[in-house]
Amino acid sequence: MIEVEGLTKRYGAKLAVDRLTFRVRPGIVTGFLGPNGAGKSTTMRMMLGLDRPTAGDVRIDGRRYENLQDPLKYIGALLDAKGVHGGRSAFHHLLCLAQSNGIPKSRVHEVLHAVGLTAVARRKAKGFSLGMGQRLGIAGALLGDPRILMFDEPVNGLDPEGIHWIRNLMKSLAAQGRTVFVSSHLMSEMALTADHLVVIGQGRLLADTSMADFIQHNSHSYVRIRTPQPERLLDVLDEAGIKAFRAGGGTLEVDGGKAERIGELAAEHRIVLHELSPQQASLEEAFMRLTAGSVEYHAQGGTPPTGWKKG
Ligand SMILES: Nc1ncnc2c1ncn2[C@@H]1O[C@H](COP(=O)(O)OP(=O)(O)OP(=O)(O)O)[C@@H](O)[C@H]1O
Repeated sequence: MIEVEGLTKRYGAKLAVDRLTFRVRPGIVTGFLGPNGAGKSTTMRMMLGLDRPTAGDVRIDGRRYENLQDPLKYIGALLDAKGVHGGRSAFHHLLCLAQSNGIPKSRVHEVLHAVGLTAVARRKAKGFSLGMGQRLGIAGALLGDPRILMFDEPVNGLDPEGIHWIRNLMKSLAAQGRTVFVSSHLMSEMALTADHLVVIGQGRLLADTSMADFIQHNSHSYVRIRTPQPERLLDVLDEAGIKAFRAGGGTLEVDGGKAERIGELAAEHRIVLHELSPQQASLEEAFMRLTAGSVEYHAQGGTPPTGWKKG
């Protein structure tokens, strides 16, 4: 369990983290979401004792990070996959970490195997691809067999196979009863991995909710219809008590999952349909609405940003 209480970080005039209070519970994957610059990395750095809070407190299983003996055995983290000495081999990098944390050498072999790096364990880390670097960073996080794991944007830049692997790894770590806290700026990614969401924007807490609740409240389903006889269909639907809206481009939309009923009514009245498709509003859109007021850097131009990358 991680408990964050009134956590605040100020860099000069910039309030990077603003009185955050939330808990990260064991046995589930908790997604930590927010646009670029929201304060996710700063929060994680404070959780790990790498940055000193301006105010507030973080407790790891009831204790401050600096009071943990052999902290790698309590909490493992992947913050920056490039934070590895490039001249060292994967094996030596992990061995150094293990030796300075009272972890046996046998564990190095175990984690190399777990992340699939055994075959390249003696190669220098500077020759590693991005995906291999992420795997090595994750091996370091797993080294102390900690009950709590923290990953900052672990899928950034990975190929689909790597993304799939990390997703499954996080889920299996949570299924073992561990606390798993993972940051991302992509809702679509979190929707596939996280059971719980903590959303921040400009350092402030915007939502602390289960994934299921977030989906239920934000992913509304509707049916899209295209027909060369929209007036007739509107009349028929109206008679049947089904409310339809014109959605532009010659399409109609009906809230909810009534596709079968609409198809039956159209057939009964011999109305031609060119499209009858159930649709789901995207969670990414809901997430962008939630954080709209707190995006630090908007894309230039007339249309709203499609992603949250700076510049
Ligand atoms: N050392 C620092 N000095 C000054 N400002 C900083 C420092 N570190 C972070 N910031 C600022 O604090 C804010 C939060 O940054 P942070 O990196 O924590 O956000 P983030 O949510 O992790 O974003 P990203 O997804 O882009 O990494 C940003 O406005 C950033 O510019």
